[in-house]
Amino acid sequence: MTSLIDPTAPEGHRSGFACLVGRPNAGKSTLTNALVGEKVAITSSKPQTTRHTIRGIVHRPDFQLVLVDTPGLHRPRTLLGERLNALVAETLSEVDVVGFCLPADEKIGPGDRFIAQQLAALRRTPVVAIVTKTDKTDPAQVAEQLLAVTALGDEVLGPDNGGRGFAAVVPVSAVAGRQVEDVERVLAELLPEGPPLYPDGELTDEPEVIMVAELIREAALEDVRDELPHSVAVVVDEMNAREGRPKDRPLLDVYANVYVERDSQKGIIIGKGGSRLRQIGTQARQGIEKMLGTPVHLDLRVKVAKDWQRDPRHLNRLGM
Ligand SMILES: Nc1nc2c(ncn2[C@@H]2O[C@H](COP(=O)(O)OP(=O)(O)OP(=O)(O)O)[C@@H](O)[C@H]2O)c(=O)[nH]1
Repeated sequence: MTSLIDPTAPEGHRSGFACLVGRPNAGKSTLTNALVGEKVAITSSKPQTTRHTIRGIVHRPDFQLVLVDTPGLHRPRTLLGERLNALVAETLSEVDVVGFCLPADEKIGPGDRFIAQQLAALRRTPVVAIVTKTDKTDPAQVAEQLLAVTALGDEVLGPDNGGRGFAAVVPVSAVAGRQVEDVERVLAELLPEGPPLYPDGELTDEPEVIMVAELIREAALEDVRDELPHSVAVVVDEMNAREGRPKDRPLLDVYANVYVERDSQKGIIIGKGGSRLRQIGTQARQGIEKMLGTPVHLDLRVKVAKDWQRDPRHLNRLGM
């Protein structure tokens, strides 16, 4: 990725891209938010919310860290899974440092090992292991996890795999706000020297429409994710300021389609007499209003796109 030359950047200034990886629910989005200090990536209590690469920027006097949040890295099961993993691989090859998130309160499993093996193939990019959610367990278990994670790094990223192990192993609790600055500093130290890549104050370069679509998708999946694991996609068709409104009372019209794979799923989204869809609309609208700081009229339609997960034409239309 190219940088803008800023002759005013202080000497020793560092800048670059970092990417947080880890299995679903490892705490990547929450940590991104804690680092960036504003709700940029969308979190949820259920796995695999993040489908788009969302960047947040940590800007300090001596460094600029651009965070790229990736979807959960997992073994491909469907075409969608393969695309997600290809997206992850592409992102990883372009960053300066990778943060590998592993929850403190869960034993290292095959999923973590699988990701570690993918990271071993990166060779040149340093990998920092981040032990997340330390508030969920006691210090002894955190210490044990730090040792286990270090051992995993030495084994998988050891002499036979590029021979570097993890560049560092850091504990953090994004929720309790503990050691977030340590993570920030460790990642920043591994960035190359260079001027800021983005102007000051710019927190995310994710287009607003994608963030709006994510908010709607998050609302649509609330409480039904087990029933509709990967079957919901949202496309925003139009987003326009309503004409003829007084200056002090603007209104943003948002037209969006919620795509599901089957009629039965359409029923789940719409609910009895449309009750769930109304609820989704209200929750999403409030989220969008909060994010954009303007009143919103949200028009939601539910449509069936048969087997969209497996059909490349649909995936392309949905921007996947
Ligand atoms: N107690 C505690 N919970 C956390 C912490 N970080 C994340 N969580 C919770 O863990 C769950 C998953 O967090 P996310 O940040 O969405 O995880 P993710 O890795 O981005 O998940 P995917 O998008 O599915 O890949 C959410 O319910 C979070 O609230 C933490 O530091 N402490």
